[in-house]
Amino acid sequence: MPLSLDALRFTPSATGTALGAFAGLAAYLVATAVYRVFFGPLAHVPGPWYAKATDAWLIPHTICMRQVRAIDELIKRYGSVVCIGPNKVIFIDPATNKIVYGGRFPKDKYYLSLRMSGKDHAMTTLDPTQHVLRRRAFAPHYSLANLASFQNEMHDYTLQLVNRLSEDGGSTAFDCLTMFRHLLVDVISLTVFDMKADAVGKWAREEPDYLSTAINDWPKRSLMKDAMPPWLWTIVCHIPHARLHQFVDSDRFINKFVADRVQTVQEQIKGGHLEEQERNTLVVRMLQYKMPTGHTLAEGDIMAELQAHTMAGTDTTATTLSYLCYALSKHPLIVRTLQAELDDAMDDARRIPDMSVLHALPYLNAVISEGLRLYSAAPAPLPRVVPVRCDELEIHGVKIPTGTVVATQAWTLHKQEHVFPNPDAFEPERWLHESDDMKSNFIPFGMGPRVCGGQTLAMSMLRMTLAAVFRNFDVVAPMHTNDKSMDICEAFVIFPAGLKADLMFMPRAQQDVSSRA
Ligand code: HEM
Repeated sequence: MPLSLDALRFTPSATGTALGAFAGLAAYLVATAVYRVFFGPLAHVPGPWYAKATDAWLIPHTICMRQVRAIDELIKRYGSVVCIGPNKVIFIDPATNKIVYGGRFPKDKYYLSLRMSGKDHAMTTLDPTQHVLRRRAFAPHYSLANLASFQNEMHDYTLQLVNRLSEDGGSTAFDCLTMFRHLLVDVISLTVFDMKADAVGKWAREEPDYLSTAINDWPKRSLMKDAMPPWLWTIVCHIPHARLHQFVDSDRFINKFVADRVQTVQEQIKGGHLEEQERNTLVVRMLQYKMPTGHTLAEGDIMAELQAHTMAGTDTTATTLSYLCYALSKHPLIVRTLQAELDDAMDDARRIPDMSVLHALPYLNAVISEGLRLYSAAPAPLPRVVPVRCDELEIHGVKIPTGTVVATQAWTLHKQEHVFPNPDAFEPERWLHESDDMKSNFIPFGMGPRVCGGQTLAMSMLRMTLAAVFRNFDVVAPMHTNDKSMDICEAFVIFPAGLKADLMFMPRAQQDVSSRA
C-alpha cells in the first residue's frame, strides 16, 4: 500500500496524547527525584541533590573516563561519607573498609559486566559463600612457593626483553604498554597454561603476536559492542578490513586459545602424563579441583576463570610497570638511589636475583609501593551491597540502610594529605617508615577475602622487571611522552590518555661514558 504523507502527520488528538504521555512521564520523574532527595532512604546522607535524584550525573564523567575524579571532588566537598547515586554511597574510612570488605558484604551486580562469555568467575561471583569455593580452586597457584617454581623462565623472558633494549642502545622509543604486555603474556601463558608463547621473542623480532593483540583488544571490543545497537555491531563485524576483523574476533581468539589448552591438559590427565610434572599450572589445578560435593568444576566455569586470570593479570601489571618507568624517567635522583641498591644486590647485571632477595630490597619495594599508590591500575570504587543480616551500617554517625551499594576508592584513599603528605609527589622515601595509617589506607589490590588473586605474581613481576631494567638502563622520556599524554584515564582500570607510553632505555655504561666525554 503506498504510504501517504498524511499518514505521517500528527492529528491534533494524537499530538495531545503524545504531549500528555510526555507530561505524565516528566511528572513521574520529577516526583521520584523529589522523593529521593527529601524523603528517600539516603536523603540524610551528605551529597549533592542531583546525585540523590539520579545516577545520570555520572554518565558524562564515565564517558570521559574521569569517574574517579568526579567522585573525588564530591568527597572533598561533602566529606568522607557521600551519596553519589539514589542508592550509592562512597566512604573514605579504613575502619569501615574492614567491615565492608571483610567478607560478609556481597559484590554489587555491577561486576556482572565483567563476566567472560556470559560465565561467572571469582571476580564476578557476587555471593561471598559461592566466592569462597571459587577462590579455593585457584589460591594455591599464587603461593610464593608455587610461583618460585616458574622463576627461571620468568627470568629468561625478562632478560630477553633487556637484551633487546640493550641491542637498541637507547636509540628507539619503545611503547612500554606493548612491551610489558608481551612480557606478561609470556609469564601468564607459562604459569596458567604451561605454554611457551614466545611473545617477548615476537615483540623483539617485530613480529605480530596475536594473543597479546587479542588481550589488548578484548576489553575495548566489549565496551564498543555494549555501546552499539546490535544492528550497528553486525555491520561493523562485516566491514572488510583485516585489522578490524582481528579486533571484533578477539573474544573468539582468546576463547579458542583457552579451550585448546584445556583440551590438551584434559588429554594429558586422561593419559596419566601429569604425574611426571614437578609443578602445577593453574589449568591443571582447576581441572583437578573438587568442590565440597566431590564434583569437579564445570568446563565452562573453568574456561571463564582461566580467561579472567589471563585478562586480569596482563594489562594491570603492564600499565603499572609503564607508569613506574615514566615516573622514574622524571626523577634521576630516585633512580640513582635505586640503582645503588640494585648494583649491590646484582653483581651480574644480567642475572636476576631470587624472588626472596628482591622481596627484601627496601628501596625497590618503596619505589613500587609509591607507584601503586599514585598509579593504582584499578583505582575505581569497589562496590558491595549492605546485606540484610547487617541491619544498618553506620559510618561516622551516618546510618546506611540495607540494600545500599557502598564502596571506597583507592584513588582518593591514596591521596589523603594527612596520611600521605605532599600526596601528588612521587616520593618512595615515605615507604621506608611505613605507618599503620599508611598501611590501612593503601589498597591497590583491594582487600579482604576478595583481594586481588594474582597479587603475589604481580608483585614478583614488578620487582623482577624493575630490578632488571634499572640495573641496566636509565629511562628517558621523549618529548611526546609527557604529563599530558600520560594523564590517567579510567574505565575501572587505568590507561594513559595518549594510549601509549613511549620511553627510551639508555644502557647505563654507555650513558656514563657519554656524560663524562
Ligand atoms: C599491578 C597489578 C594488579 C592490580 C593493581 C590488581 C588489582 C586488583 C584489584 C583492585 C582487585 C579487587 C577487585 C574487587 O575487589 O572488586 C583484583 C582482583 C583480582 N585480580 Fe588483580 N590486580 C593486578 C594483577 C593481577 C594478576 C597478575 C592476576 C592474575 C594473573 C590478577 C587476578 C585477579 C583476580 C583473579 C581477582 C579476583 C579475586 C577474587 O575476587 O577472588 N590480578 N585485582
